[in-house]
Amino acid sequence: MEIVLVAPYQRMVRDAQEICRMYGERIKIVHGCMDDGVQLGKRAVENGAGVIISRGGTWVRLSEAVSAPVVEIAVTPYDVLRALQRARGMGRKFGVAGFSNVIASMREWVSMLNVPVVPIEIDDDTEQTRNTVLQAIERERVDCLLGDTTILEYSVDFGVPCVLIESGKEAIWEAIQEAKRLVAARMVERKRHASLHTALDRVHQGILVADREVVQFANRTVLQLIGRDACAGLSIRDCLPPALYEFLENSSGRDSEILQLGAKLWFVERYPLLDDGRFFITLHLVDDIETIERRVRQRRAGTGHVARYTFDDLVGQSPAMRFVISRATQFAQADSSVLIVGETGTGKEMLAQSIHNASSRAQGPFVGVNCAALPEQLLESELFGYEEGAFTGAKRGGKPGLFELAHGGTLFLDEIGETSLHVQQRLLRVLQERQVMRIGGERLISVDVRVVAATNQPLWRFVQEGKFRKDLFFRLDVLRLNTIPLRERREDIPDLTEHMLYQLWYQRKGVGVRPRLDPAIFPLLQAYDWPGNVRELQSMLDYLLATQVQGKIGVEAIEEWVEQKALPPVAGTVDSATSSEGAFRSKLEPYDAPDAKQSVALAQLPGRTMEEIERWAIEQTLAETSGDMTRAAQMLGISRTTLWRKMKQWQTETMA
Ligand SMILES: Nc1ncnc2c1ncn2[C@@H]1O[C@H](COP(=O)(O)OP(=O)(O)OP(=O)(O)O)[C@@H](O)[C@H]1O
Repeated sequence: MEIVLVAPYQRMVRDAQEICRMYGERIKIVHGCMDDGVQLGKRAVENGAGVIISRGGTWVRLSEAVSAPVVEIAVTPYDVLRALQRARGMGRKFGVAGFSNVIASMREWVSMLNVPVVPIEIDDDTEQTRNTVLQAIERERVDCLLGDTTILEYSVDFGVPCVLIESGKEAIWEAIQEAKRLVAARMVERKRHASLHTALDRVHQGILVADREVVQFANRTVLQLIGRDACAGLSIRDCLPPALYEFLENSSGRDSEILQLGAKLWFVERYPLLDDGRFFITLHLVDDIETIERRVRQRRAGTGHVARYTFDDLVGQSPAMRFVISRATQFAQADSSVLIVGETGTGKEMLAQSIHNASSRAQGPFVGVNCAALPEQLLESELFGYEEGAFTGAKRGGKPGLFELAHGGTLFLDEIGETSLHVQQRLLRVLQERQVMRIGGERLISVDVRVVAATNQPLWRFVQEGKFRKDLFFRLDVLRLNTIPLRERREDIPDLTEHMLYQLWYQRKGVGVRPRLDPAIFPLLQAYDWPGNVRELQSMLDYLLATQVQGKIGVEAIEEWVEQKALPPVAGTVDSATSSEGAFRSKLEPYDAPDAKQSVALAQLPGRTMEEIERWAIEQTLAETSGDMTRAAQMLGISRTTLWRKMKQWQTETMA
């Protein structure tokens, strides 16, 4: 930042140059008095000068004319004394004309001199100055005048000799030091300003400062929005989009509005800056706010609701499986509700997650809930959330429901057929209104959620029996996906077995030798009906992995699993040949027909229905695990939910 000294008289130019030489100061020195000096100063500032130095009337005019700070070379008592020295012999009574700052200090020391000196205070008005000086000359009988270049300019009019008060080198040096201090301060200020500007330019939000009519500052986001490189100094009416200008015109104080500006929606807020009519506005993209809101909702819930699976994770090359995947891929592109229907363990949740990950909501949350796993009231508060004090035990501050957490993403409602009519009614309302009201709350919260529901129940029969709301059924059953039981795609069993065995082994951190499967087991596995579908296959492999010792899984291992799993004979009614163990064995006859459905018939046990045997086995297993449902479900190769549902069904039957 350059310092420019505008010297009103030639001698000052020389003195300043000498100071610079002596002290190694690097400033620019120009000669210019009054209007000429002002022109030179203005040009210097335009060319980047940071501080100007000058003196007397030139200093006064420069201070008013340029935007940069102007340092004054103060007139010191020494300067006046030196001028008096030079004027000796030119008069008997001396008038010293100067601005108020010079005259005020002079009054204190002038009485100490034994020379008659009259201080004459002048101001910037030239005509006024002339009159003041002329009157003083006449009134005080002054016969010699001392002053700055302004006085010298009119010396002819005054009719007395005039002597210039020149500045001493100390005063010039002092002014240069002051100018340097100012430059340093301005540099710091400029840096601070630059980093502030950079920060304001880097934020995604738009920021604009204006007075009532003119823009003072706009950051990059605003400039991009209005398609300009700069807009400071322009009228807000001319450069802002009409909708934004209208909002500013009609608002005062603090105000906010959602506006369509260009192709996007913006949340605009207006704030007063000071009390002088200036204000600033901030503009947030509504899309960004929604993303942040989603993250906050997730953070509050303390869970990362993410879908792990994609279509690539689904194993199975059978035409049936390929058809399901291609349908699901199509459904992913739509945004309507999906209803996945299929037996337990057929990959319904995997499909739901894959649909989410292939949809436009992939960046949003995937929130899953098993409707059968929670009692009605708990499910209700999980789904819709609650406000503080909604019920005894409600958390302080309330809790957002899963609908809120799934905002912008997908909500997976597993076992939808298990929901009560009351929850169904609330679900329907949310799906219709796209708004949710927390339990005990009064405000409606907008939610943008895609629902994927799943069931292994005959949902339509439930509708006919009045157990499931028809209107909700049709809301959910927009895009229907039927999963295929394993027994209807037996050709997938080898691939699935290999894949899942490797996965399980890998999950156990690859402990021991990676087990190999004897291909001879596949026909056996394909002969079995797999009521628990892929999950049952998975738990068999889990068992085999835990028990295998030689690194190779063959027919004997499968037979051992069958024995472990086999149901004991039902006392008194079923002979050993037709025991359930026998039934499993009979089902494990090698499978070689390509059309599995025709070739494998369900083994029927005489005397007892499958359901009765199943119930007996479940009760036995539960007794064995002392009521531990998770372990019992694992041992039986069914999901915990299926186990829970069956128990609930029997309980209801018993009560009836
Ligand atoms: N095609 C498949 N490829 C690989 N793994 C699968 C496949 N289908 C299912 N699985 C696995 O089987 C298990 C059960 O799958 P999932 O939970 O998706 O079934 P579901 O139909 O939702 O079961 P439920 O009705 O009991 O909740 C999971 O561990 C899943 O990884």
